[in-house]
Amino acid sequence: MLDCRDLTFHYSRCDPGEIPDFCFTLRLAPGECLAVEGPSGSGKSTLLGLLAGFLEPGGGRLTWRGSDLLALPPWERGITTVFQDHNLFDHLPVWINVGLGLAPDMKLSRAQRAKIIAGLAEVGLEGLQDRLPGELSGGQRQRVALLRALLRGSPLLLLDEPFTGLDDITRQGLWALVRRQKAEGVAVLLVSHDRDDIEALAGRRCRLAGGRLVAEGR
Ligand SMILES: Nc1ncnc2c1ncn2[C@@H]1O[C@H](COP(=O)(O)OP(=O)(O)OP(=O)(O)O)[C@@H](O)[C@H]1O
Repeated sequence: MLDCRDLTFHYSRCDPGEIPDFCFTLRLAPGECLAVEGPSGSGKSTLLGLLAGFLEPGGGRLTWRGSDLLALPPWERGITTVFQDHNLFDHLPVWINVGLGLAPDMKLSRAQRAKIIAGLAEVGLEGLQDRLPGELSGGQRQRVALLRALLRGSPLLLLDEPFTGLDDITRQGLWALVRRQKAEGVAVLLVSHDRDDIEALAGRRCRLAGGRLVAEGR
């Protein structure tokens, strides 16, 4: 279980009252998907940054299966985040970008290479393994980033609007991949405004308001 309790954060360079002091509480079980909604500026990226370890909270608790995550740097938290800007390495071809999810030192076994090629086919990018990210469409880059994250096999996946702008067929294919992760016990936090994505994947929903997470109906 991911247990985030009263995790507080304040952007120090803001005037008092300009934006709320954030205080996040949520629980997320293995195999569960929780959707987080909220208007622009409500704190969705702040929440993801705190969970992933890119921002340091003022106080509160964050544990995964009882272990304190706040004591760990981002790369030791077992959390993979798919950001809106995809975070791909522009000078590296698609297959290496994906391979970095499997082996950060890029010492890939034959089986891992086969997994990358199969994964690319699964997300509709068959034959594009040697292209550079700059030679792909926005939606194709998005799929590379998502595939890299899914292959990493982290127990916790944070997805920031991962399916925006994709056509329905592609989206449904990616939903299937995320569902498979859930079935394997991965806990997924999905930031999305899209009703269809939420309906397809999330068992619970919550909304950001006034710097807090408010539970919503299914
Ligand atoms: N580095 C920063 N310094 C000061 N204020 C910041 C900083 N980053 C974000 N903010 C402010 O904190 C609030 C929450 O920002 P955040 O990026 O978490 O919102 P969001 O819900 O992810 O928005 P969007 O949907 O537009 O990406 C906003 O009012 C924003 O202006």
